[in-house]
Amino acid sequence: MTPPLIDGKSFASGIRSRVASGVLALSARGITPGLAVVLVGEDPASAVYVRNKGVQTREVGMNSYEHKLEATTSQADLLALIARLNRDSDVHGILVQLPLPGHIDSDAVLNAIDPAKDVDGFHVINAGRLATGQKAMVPCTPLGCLMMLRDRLGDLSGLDALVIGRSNIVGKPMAQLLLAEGCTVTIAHSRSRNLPDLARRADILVAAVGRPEMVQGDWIKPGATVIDVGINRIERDGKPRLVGDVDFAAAAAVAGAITPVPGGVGPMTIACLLANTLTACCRANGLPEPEGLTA
Ligand SMILES: NC(=O)C1=CN([C@@H]2O[C@H](COP(=O)(O)OP(=O)(O)OC[C@H]3O[C@@H](n4cnc5c(N)ncnc54)[C@H](OP(=O)(O)O)[C@@H]3O)[C@@H](O)[C@H]2O)C=CC1
Ligand SMILES: Nc1nc(=O)c2c([nH]1)NC[C@@H]1CN(c3ccc(C(=O)N[C@@H](CCC(=O)O)C(=O)O)cc3)C=[N+]21
Repeated sequence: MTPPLIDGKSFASGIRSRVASGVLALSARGITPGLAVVLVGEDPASAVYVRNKGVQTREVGMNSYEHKLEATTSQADLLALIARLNRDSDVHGILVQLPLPGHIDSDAVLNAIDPAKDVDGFHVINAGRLATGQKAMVPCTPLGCLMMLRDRLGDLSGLDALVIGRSNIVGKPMAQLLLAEGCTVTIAHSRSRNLPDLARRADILVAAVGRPEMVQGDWIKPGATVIDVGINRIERDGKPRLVGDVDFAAAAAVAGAITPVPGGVGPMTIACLLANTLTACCRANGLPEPEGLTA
């Protein structure tokens, strides 16, 4: 039996139509949400993501401001651009595409963004708010994962969750969100022992590692919900392919539900970025927040 696939692509398109309705409602007040995306350097994957974000931003009726800077841009110049975007009342969300070139201190840059415009949720203030249960801007990838989990499982309280990966952009905020939902959360990483055994106990397994198909089918608890965040470009049979951190075919035979790569978490990430931008714009204007688009 093939288990139910979690279709992130169609879920994301549903989120985008709700965002588009919210944008339309704001237009009656003469307000258009604006998202500024800053790309430093010419990493080809980053350039593709930034282009996709721009297209989808305009599709939901928002303004997209794209800033492409040379790889050699100084940290001072980048900080000056962020200061300008912070002051610009047409800009409600600011995203600085990661990774940044090595000569730039990423934390210093992320923490220079006005927390109210920090639609990535990477500012230390937003990370702290999330960790302490205060209203925060929530990182887009974990937010998208949470929306799919809630949709599939309803109440998550009491479930055993394993998050593999402890990055600030995926693993840690994902664990915080699951904890807030009442899950019993385990966070695994490169130093963890007995990963397969930890995985076999998990009702919810989120893999955010960056290792192609590391999670094997026999690691999955029967009926578990598997969220595959990994985006790995590999070559198979001489052809370039995109695979996740989970051996999809093997896991799908055991899991209750599973996200594919591509077409799972990735599209949800961009949809949640747009949702966060709408939320930031509503907050900036003292208007009620869109329902069902926040954590
Ligand atoms: N779909 C989407 O929208 C997004 C996808 N991604 C993808 O998700 C993946 C993770 O991204 P990100 O969090 O930024 O990556 P990082 O490289 O920042 O973090 C990877 C994490 O995996 C852990 N890890 C590495 N090797 C192992 C191992 N053998 N066993 C267990 N844990 C291990 C690391 O442990 P340690 O801390 O000990 O080093 C680290 O915590 C990547 O494939 C990335 O491309 C990322 C963002 C968005
Ligand atoms: N400040 C910042 N915020 C981010 O959110 C951020 C970032 N930097 N740097 C890079 C990672 C990665 N990321 C993805 C977004 C969408 C897809 C996506 O749409 N993926 C498609 C496939 C796209 C393809 O074919 O390459 C899918 O999975 O179906 C993937 C990965 C956001 N990130």
